[in-house]
Amino acid sequence: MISTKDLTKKFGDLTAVDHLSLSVKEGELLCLLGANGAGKSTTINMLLNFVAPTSGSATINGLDATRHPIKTKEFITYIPENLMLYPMLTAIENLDYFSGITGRQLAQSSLTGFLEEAGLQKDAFHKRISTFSKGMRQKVGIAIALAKDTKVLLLDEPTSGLDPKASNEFGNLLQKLRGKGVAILMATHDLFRAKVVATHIGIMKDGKLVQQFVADDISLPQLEKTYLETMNYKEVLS
Ligand SMILES: Nc1ncnc2c1ncn2[C@@H]1O[C@H](COP(=O)(O)OP(=O)(O)OP(=O)(O)O)[C@@H](O)[C@H]1O
Repeated sequence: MISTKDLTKKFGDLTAVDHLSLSVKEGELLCLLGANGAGKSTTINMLLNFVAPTSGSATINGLDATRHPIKTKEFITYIPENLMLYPMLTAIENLDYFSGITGRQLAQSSLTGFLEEAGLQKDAFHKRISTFSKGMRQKVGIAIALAKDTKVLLLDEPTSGLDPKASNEFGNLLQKLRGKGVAILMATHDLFRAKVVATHIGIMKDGKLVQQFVADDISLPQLEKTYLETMNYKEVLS
């Protein structure tokens, strides 16, 4: 569903992503961890064709994201740290607009059904997004993914700034999407949420994928220790 092969991005002399090969299959959730500047966002941006690779390939649903940018985006829902929605439109109007971009015209009853499934409280459906908390906006993002019947979800720091309850709710929604066979790639600094929601965890450093785990095979303390050792933060452990 999502794959990269020797994906590389250079910005001048800086190699932001360095021969990165990864794969996320249907129903899997890969969390990418790594320090600021490790190359997580650049990887996601190449899958979205926001950034052109220097070499290697980024593939969505078997299609090269660089050569088929419009077709591949039909399969993708992208939720960044701050989801761009129209602040003066209501939740339902935003959902109608963003699901309509891919040619779907959904009845009001379907739109409200998706907002409900995404856990947004009913009294917010007809309120303007400008009045929403970040957690509520993220739920509209999930409703868009549901309405698009998305195959691939790309998430960049989606839980940063969410309180623990909202972050937990968001994690539960990701599990629901996994259950529908969505392939999910999530860049995050939140080791706890990564351990709870991921099926697979990767640690990036200097543009390279330097560690990979099956999430069930590693405990949270082990993950934290490995992460810190990988970052050479050995002094924190002593
Ligand atoms: N458009 C750009 N032009 C030049 N350098 C860039 C550009 N985009 C990213 N970089 C650099 O590429 C490297 C990787 O950045 P990237 O944003 O992918 O890291 P990240 O792992 O997502 O970091 P963070 O956790 O801070 O979001 C960084 O050194 C960054 O400064």
